[in-house]
Amino acid sequence: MLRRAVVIGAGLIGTSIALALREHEIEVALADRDPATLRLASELGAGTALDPDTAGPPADIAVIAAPPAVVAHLLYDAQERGLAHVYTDAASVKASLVDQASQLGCDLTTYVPAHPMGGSEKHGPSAARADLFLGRPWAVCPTGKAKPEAVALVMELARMCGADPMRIDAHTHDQAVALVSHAPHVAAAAVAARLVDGDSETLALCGQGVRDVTRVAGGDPTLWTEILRHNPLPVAEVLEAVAADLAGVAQGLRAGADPPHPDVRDLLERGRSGCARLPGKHGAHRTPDYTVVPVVIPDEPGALGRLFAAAGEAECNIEDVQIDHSPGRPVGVAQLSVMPATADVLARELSKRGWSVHA
Ligand SMILES: NC(=O)c1ccc[n+]([C@@H]2O[C@H](COP(=O)([O-])OP(=O)(O)OC[C@H]3O[C@@H](n4cnc5c(N)ncnc54)[C@H](O)[C@@H]3O)[C@@H](O)[C@H]2O)c1
Ligand SMILES: O=C(O)C(=O)C[C@]1(C(=O)O)C=C[C@@H](O)C=C1
Repeated sequence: MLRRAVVIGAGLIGTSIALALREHEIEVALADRDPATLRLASELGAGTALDPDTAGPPADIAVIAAPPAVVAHLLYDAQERGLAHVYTDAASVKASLVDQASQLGCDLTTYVPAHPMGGSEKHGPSAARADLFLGRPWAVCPTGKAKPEAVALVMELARMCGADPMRIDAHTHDQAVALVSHAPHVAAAAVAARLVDGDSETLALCGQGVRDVTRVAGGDPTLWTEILRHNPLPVAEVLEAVAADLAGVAQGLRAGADPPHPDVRDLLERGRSGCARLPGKHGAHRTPDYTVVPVVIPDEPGALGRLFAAAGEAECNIEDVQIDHSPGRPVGVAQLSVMPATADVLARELSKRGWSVHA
């Protein structure tokens, strides 16, 4: 049974885990080296600050959600202090952390390394959300020494966060995430880095495609350098294959043949096949939970405030908002994300009040 948890590292992932646990009324104590982060996470309802002097009896589980470089040290400290009966972490790499924990003399019987496959390009508690892991895989990578009840508790933690726990060994995990997370991140950064040279007129032309391909490149370079440092060879192998594919297409295009060299179409065909292999289930829960209601707004002070006030009068809660600007035009489009049952009411009520709704 999971009743009390400690979360060490109250950033995006730690606070999201804590918020998900709070929804199950689990008591959560939070720790972070940054007092402002800790205060914000507490104010968001993720839990109360762990009192270093009166930690009380051990919690059922301690989750270390700090950057990979400090995970093993934090684990060692937490075990020394007897903070919990079971320990897990959330780091994006596993094998090197297990080695480090073992070298430091951590107790591997109560430590179950893990990695939730939900996240974002943002960081810190302000970007945290209780549903961050909904429908996502959660890799659980016990060593041979882990107690079965410790493994079972980490599986339960993942389920409580709405994720699907997936048992996998640490090395296999690192190979897998090189392909499905780490190399894609570097590839996105490589595409996004080209934009640094684009002038503002060029960038004004960007549509959704480039935003989709580059979203994750907005991630924290310090965190990602650490992740890559802990998984160098598997990532390098995937990147070399990507680079070879890109070089093949560039050469095919330079040859100037009409139709282009078959390598060009071949990569596009393989890319499409790769896309089709992505499991639809994982991650598919989050966005469709909301219906997007697009509303045209004038690009002037107070317009967004008036729109929100109108939604409030209609008693419709806006879950999220994104604003698309039309470059050089005095209007934009506010994409209001609402619960599906609310969308029709919101569209009707906003239209009645004179807003141009494009549902
Ligand atoms: N960002 C993602 O999408 C994502 C997804 C899954 C897993 N992860 C992993 O989760 C972990 C946390 O990432 P994040 O995105 O939440 O980063 P974050 O920067 O939002 O949060 C990390 C937090 O750890 C704290 N911290 C750092 N050193 C500490 C220490 N010595 N003691 C206590 N607190 C300390 C920081 O102050 C910060 O608040 C990383 O290991 C990362 O690999 C990230
Ligand atoms: O940005 C997102 O949507 C993510 O889920 C981020 C993502 C990923 O590549 O899938 C990034 C790193 C993590 O270790 C886990 C998740």
